Amino acid sequence: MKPNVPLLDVRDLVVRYGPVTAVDRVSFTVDAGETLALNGPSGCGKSSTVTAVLGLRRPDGGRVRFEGKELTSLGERELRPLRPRMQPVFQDPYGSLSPRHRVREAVAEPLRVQGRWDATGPARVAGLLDRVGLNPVLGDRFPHELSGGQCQRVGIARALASEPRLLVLDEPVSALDPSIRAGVLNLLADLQDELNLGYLFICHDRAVVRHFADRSIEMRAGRLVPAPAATAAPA
Ligand SMILES: Nc1ncnc2c1ncn2[C@@H]1O[C@H](COP(=O)(O)OP(=O)(O)OP(=O)(O)O)[C@@H](O)[C@H]1O
Repeated sequence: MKPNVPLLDVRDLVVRYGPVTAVDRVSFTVDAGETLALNGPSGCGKSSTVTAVLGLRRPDGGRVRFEGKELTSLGERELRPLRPRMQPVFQDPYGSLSPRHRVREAVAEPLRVQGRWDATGPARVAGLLDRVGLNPVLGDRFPHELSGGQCQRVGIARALASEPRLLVLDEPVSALDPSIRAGVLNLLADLQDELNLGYLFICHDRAVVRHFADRSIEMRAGRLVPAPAATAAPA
């Protein structure tokens, strides 16, 4: 990637559902090593923005550039190698893991799907669990045998297995007990420092945003509005 090219560059993004314009010309950037918070009330268009950013839905207008490549102009075959590099971490730690798969299988799955599973796989899975602060013996457990915080760490380990550059963190601590939120946020901060990851951080808790994000933008009814506690203007 050329220097000075943002990791993620979203410009004039439009997402419509029939007559409903859920995202209306939204623009922002996320650099490597940076956390941009996107907040706003329920229904303002955050999930629709995320879906378009992750390439899961073709936008109705505007463009999404990732590592300098315009996703909106790529076909599914060209998108496939890029997808692992932008990984979501969802709000519901249990819902984002299959209840029928042991933790170790959940973390191994991206390696298998991407054709990167080999004799080193088990050690890599153990290393990923260790990296997110989980004892690798927990790899034998099923998600329902873990706490919410442990489960969210598994979700993060699974995302890291794809060696991403960008994590789309969709309310990653909102469903967790307040006493364990700080631990997960600290883990995310450490991983960002270590791996120079860019974070698009969806969050409605202003205190968390102030503490965790480098910049924040706010959406209302599909549009970016000046955020009361804004630290920067949208790109
Ligand atoms: N599949 C869909 N079909 C029709 N309308 C939709 C669809 N998905 C979202 N919408 C509408 O688009 C708008 C934005 O929804 P979106 O889910 O993106 O907002 P959100 O900020 O993520 O909300 P929440 O925080 O509740 O998830 C809302 O008016 C919603 O009703």
